[in-house]
Amino acid sequence: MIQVEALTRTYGDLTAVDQVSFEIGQGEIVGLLGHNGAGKTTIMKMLTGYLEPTSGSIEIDGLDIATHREVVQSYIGYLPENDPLYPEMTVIDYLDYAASLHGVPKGERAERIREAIDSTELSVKATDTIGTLSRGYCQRVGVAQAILHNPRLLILDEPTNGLDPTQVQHMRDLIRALSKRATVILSTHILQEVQAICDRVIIIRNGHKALDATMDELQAGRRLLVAVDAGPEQALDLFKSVDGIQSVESLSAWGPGHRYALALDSQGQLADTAPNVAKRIATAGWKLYALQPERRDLETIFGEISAQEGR
Ligand SMILES: Nc1ncnc2c1ncn2[C@@H]1O[C@H](COP(=O)(O)OP(=O)(O)OP(=O)(O)O)[C@@H](O)[C@H]1O
Repeated sequence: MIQVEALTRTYGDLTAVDQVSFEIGQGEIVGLLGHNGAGKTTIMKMLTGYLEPTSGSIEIDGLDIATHREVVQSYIGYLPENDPLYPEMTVIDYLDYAASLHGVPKGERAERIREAIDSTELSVKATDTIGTLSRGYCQRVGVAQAILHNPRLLILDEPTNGLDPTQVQHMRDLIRALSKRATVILSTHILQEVQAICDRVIIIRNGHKALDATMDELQAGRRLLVAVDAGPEQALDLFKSVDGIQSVESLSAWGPGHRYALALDSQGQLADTAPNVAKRIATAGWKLYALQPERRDLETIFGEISAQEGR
């Protein structure tokens, strides 16, 4: 659905986005993850056609945004980082105004506004003045304006920024529900956010793409964690001799027994290797306390990327 090729944007001497390329398929929920100032907002503004790239290209559904900006914008819903709401307007009046900006025909507006209010669970606040709403409700109004025209692509810049934990949960549920009918790209600097909502993450670091992976690829490590009652003098040799295991590391004690991390070799598959390890432990007559694939969290991965880049 989206093809981004060597996207670059400079502000004077600063290269805020540098040769970033990626593709996003229909129906995916993709997180753009990066620290403050990494370049996420700049990428999102270019994706929505509000900012021109210095170089590179963006195609959405086969249309180049540089030459088909208005058509492409008609099927994008955008929640900017600081959504400019009008505090003196009521929710419903603001959505009516936003619908007119989105070009929703007059005859369809009431229905579309009702649907957007239902989806974002705003009906209790529909006649309230925006200035009196909590931050969480304001964010929902922002999302409601973004979905009024039934966009196929939703671009949400820091959608949970500044929300309390309950509001964050509501927003996550809302994004998941919206992803059933639209492709979603969201930006965040919160690792847990991506873990909670996204299928895939693109990590942006100093304007560069540092990583692009599905959550499964990212989290499933290539190591098995084992806890047994045998000490390293026996265990290291035995584990090393199992097919598919490349190396074995003795870990500090945690829970019962001795713990080891078994790194798979390039041929080793978790599904084949884990039962082989269990069999060998049983044959040796050791007690097996735990045997599980190692899951890496995003914090660890972020740390690994920083280490690779020498920061
Ligand atoms: N209009 C502008 N003029 C000059 N520099 C800018 C402009 N907009 C952004 N920048 C700079 O470009 C870099 C990337 O900014 P951007 O807002 O895209 O990052 P971000 O990842 O969205 O950060 P945040 O999470 O803080 O919003 C930053 O160094 C920022 O200061």
